[in-house]
Amino acid sequence: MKLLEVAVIPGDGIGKEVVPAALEVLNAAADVHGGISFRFDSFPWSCDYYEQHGKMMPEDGLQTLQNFEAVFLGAVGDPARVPDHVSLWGLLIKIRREFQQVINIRPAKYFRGLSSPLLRPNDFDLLVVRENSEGEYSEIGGRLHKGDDEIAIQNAVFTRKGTERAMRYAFDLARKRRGHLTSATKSNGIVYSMPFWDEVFKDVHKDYPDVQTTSTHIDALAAFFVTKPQVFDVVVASNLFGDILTDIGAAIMGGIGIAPAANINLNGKYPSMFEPVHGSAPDIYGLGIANPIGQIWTAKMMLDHFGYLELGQHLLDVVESVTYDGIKTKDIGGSATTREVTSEIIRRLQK
Ligand SMILES: NC(=O)C1=CN([C@@H]2O[C@H](COP(=O)(O)OP(=O)(O)OC[C@H]3O[C@@H](n4cnc5c(N)ncnc54)[C@H](O)[C@@H]3O)[C@@H](O)[C@H]2O)C=CC1
Ligand SMILES: CC(=O)C(=O)O
Ligand SMILES: [K+]
Ligand SMILES: [Mn+2]
Repeated sequence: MKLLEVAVIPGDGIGKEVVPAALEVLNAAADVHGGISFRFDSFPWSCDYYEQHGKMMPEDGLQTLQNFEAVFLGAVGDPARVPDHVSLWGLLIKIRREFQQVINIRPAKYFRGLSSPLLRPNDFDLLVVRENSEGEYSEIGGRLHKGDDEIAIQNAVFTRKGTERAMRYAFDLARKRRGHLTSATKSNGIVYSMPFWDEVFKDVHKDYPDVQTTSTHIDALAAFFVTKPQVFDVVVASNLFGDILTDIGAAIMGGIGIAPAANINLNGKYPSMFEPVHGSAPDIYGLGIANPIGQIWTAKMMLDHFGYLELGQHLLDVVESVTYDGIKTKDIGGSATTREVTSEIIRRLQK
């Protein structure tokens, strides 16, 4: 029996509702598999924790997490109580950075049983590789003066190492999928970093002559995600572009509540972290109607990461069958609760 030790951080808002749902599903999946079991250690690090301790996690929080094989996280943020740049940078982005989770992979695909806002959604199945350690999300800059003369400067940082790393990861994935990679650029407007991004993309492509590529400006690309998502296989994007594109990817599936994500540590020195695309949804927290699918599909990505590809695929097929049969939460057109969707997924998984 293989024991998988996972650190769990439900975080804020609906993270506290969808994470327990996904853990139940993971336990059911482990039973179905027969050869694995999970040990979940839960940490209450969140905006509640911040109000009591003045920080989002204890000083030795990262050391604690380092002993686990993966981190399973819900969402961070409760903007009515703690400013987002304090809560996200104190927990979520801190873990991503310190654990060198330099890549964020976020799939989007046509999901049976969901009514996509696209009129006739073709059978799209794409995956965004988001650079997760630098780019537009960089702590370089500052604020100066007050009042009318106030200035804020925010620098975007693109290193050859970080850029190339994300691109190689994306080319490798494209090779394992349908052999096509799109690069999200904006070299017509952003004069230093994006021409550099394009150059690195061309350089790396030389090592992957079998992969077909396209470079598309982010504005047009955003529109194409809506008008013709079926043409995309793998898309590689900088930190901010990837963040925005993957909310669009979620929207064209039918809703942000189902979109999964994985923050990948490539060098094996630290655990990877699995957390869905959506945030803490304070507007629906406590109502019992949060869609658990994003978190459960994220659990499937964690199973893939552990090497249980078949079990992961089975879980996703089960989730899709439940959606297809109309057992859905309100955000995607149904009337079921978080509990009802979770129970039905577990029941079918056990069959
Ligand atoms: N990775 C993370 O932990 C992220 C955290 N956040 C944080 O979350 C808080 C809220 O941010 P928002 O911009 O409102 O984004 P959000 O993703 O929390 O919510 C956007 C909209 O989608 C809906 N929604 C999201 N997940 C859902 C689910 N599972 N089921 C049903 N409906 C769902 C919400 O009700 C809301 O109307 C902020 O503090 C923000 O910083 C936002 C995005 C990512
Ligand atoms: C913070 C955020 O929106 C994200 O990482 O997706
Ligand atoms: K999240
Ligand atoms: Mn986001």
